Amino acid sequence: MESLRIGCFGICKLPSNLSESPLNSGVVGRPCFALWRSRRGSASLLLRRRSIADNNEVEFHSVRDKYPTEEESSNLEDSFRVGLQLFPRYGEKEVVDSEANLNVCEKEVVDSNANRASAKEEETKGIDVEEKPTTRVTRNIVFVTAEVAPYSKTGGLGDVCGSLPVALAARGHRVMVVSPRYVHGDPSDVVFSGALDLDCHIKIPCFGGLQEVAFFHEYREGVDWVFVDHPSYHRPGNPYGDSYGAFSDNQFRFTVLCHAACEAPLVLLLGGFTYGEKCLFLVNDWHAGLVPVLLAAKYRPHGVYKDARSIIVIHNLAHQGVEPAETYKNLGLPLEWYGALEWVFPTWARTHALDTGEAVNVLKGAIVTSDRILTVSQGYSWEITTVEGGNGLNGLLSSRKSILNGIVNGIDVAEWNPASDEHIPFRYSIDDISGKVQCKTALQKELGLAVRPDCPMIGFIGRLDFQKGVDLILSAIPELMQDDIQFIMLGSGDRQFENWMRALESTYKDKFRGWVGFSVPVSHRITAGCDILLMPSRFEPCGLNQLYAMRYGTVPVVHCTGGLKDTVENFHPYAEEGSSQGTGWTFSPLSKDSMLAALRLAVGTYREHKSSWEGLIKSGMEKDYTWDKAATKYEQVIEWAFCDSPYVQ
Ligand SMILES: Nc1ncnc2c1ncn2[C@@H]1O[C@H](COP(=O)(O)OP(=O)(O)O[C@H]2O[C@H](CO)[C@@H](O)[C@H](O)[C@H]2O)[C@@H](O)[C@H]1O
Repeated sequence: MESLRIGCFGICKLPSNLSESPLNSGVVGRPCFALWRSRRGSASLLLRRRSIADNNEVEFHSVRDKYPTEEESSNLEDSFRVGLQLFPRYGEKEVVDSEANLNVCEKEVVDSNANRASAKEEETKGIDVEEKPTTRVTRNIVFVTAEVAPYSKTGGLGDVCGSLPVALAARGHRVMVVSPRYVHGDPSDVVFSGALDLDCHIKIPCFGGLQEVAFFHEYREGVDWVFVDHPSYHRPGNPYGDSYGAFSDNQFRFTVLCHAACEAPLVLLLGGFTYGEKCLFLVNDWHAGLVPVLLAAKYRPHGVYKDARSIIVIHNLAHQGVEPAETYKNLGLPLEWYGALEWVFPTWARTHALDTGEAVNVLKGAIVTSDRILTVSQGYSWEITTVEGGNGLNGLLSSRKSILNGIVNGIDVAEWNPASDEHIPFRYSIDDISGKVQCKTALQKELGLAVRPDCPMIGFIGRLDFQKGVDLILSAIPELMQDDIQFIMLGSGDRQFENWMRALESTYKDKFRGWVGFSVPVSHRITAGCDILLMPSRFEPCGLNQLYAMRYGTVPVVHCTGGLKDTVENFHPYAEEGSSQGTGWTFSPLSKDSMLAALRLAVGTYREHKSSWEGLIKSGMEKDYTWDKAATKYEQVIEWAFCDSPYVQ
């Protein structure tokens, strides 16, 4: 390691092989190291002083253009330390024989590093920790996310960030979730009524000024739910856009979120104590992707967060937070860190001859600065290292393959429980499934379809997006409508797909319903009432609807990709009595014909092989979808993050 004074009181340790480091690899052209050195002399510096005793007030002092002396530096470092050590440290409380277990953990890390040749094998071996379900070490964990159920949800990210923290807190960790406080000025704002103003205002230096944010807080189910309040989160629409499309200031809104999330563990007194510096940031998707970059570029050079670690969790690689290169200066990062976010589009993706393709890519920044990388299934963790699934980041992700793992999501089994679900008209369970057919006939009545308990009913729920293969469904509908089936789609998103759904409904009045909108109760009723759930996703990092479906005795028919492949076992009609006969159908390739063939096989089995169908339903309902299993694996990865020194120091 080479130590560099980077024009301030912080020493930044750089890997000696920096020129080959992922900071400058991938499609990035300009070497970061050169940039670093050339801009060293002109780098300006933001001095911060923090006083926790002083009512948590955080003061931001002026930008300095001369470097502090050695003495100033050490005084400043001391002032950070004194402030933060006023409170007992929470983390690292050993619950059971931690020393022995950490040795095991270190050994596993060595094992996994030694086996880089076979990533898949390594991942399976690496996180197969089912035999050690107890928590070894409690940690301070900080989730950063753009959405979190039930406060804000547009899809699976909200579900995961609403339930995984609860599972980790139940295992003894101290868990905080930081997300924006989206206020719409309508009755839906009631979801935030339990979150109270902490009376802690800070000013965030970005976008050419100081952005003042406040923090709201609710303690529920063992988790500190922290909401960042800023006027840019107060508008109608969902977290990312409204009926006119995506908000044009999303880069600003999520930059503010990331800065605020980095300050939260230092400045918020929750239950009398701050979380402090020794915490683990679990940052979700590009919206939170600046957090690991800020830790490395803004905090560690000043001696703060040296003991923290970060894990980027990729729920969807298709969205990377790419904006024009000129916007870099707005992000509140030192200029010399440009290389971490630098992104150059390949020639074919440029719009005109003078387009240099230069951009900043926030997710790329997270990938090159996080201590570990996680995706939401093992299948997807491999797919993103391939040209087909890597969205241009495959080279970079492959270079960090040894710290890349996949953990299949769990589900909130209390919310998604057919035996107690308040959104469905009849309850049922694996022991008495009779309520399912009653849910089906109730749904047929609700939708104005013929009430026919014996008619196979196929459902689709999801964002109307290219990812979800909605175009494939719509192109197959005319053929499918020739069969004796009923089909219901619930979704919102792409305007064109919404209009197609409406048009199909008027063409096939007696068989097809297209429900345009976002409704959690309706999604529960469709999941319970349908016999088959169709998911022809082009790619699917994990997928939650197939898990909900199986828990509700609804048989999934899915494209064999990513998390769908990992979670749906293909039906095996000739399985021996008692052996696994599968939980649904996986089809491949992704084409209208193979999708129709799988659907027709499913419908044929439903009609003609009742006992096989019952077996399918039961094996789906029997599976363990609880978060606890996944939380154990998260713990393992978190321990690995702390076994190594920070990736960027
Ligand atoms: N119109 C509507 N009305 C009501 N509810 C609706 C709805 N449209 C979608 N939903 C709900 O939103 C969630 C969608 O979850 P998914 O995992 O299928 O997808 P998403 O692509 O958003 O998430 C990304 O992140 C998750 C979490 O990691 C990954 O599982 C996934 O593969 C990845 O693409 C489900 O709870 C679903 O019921």
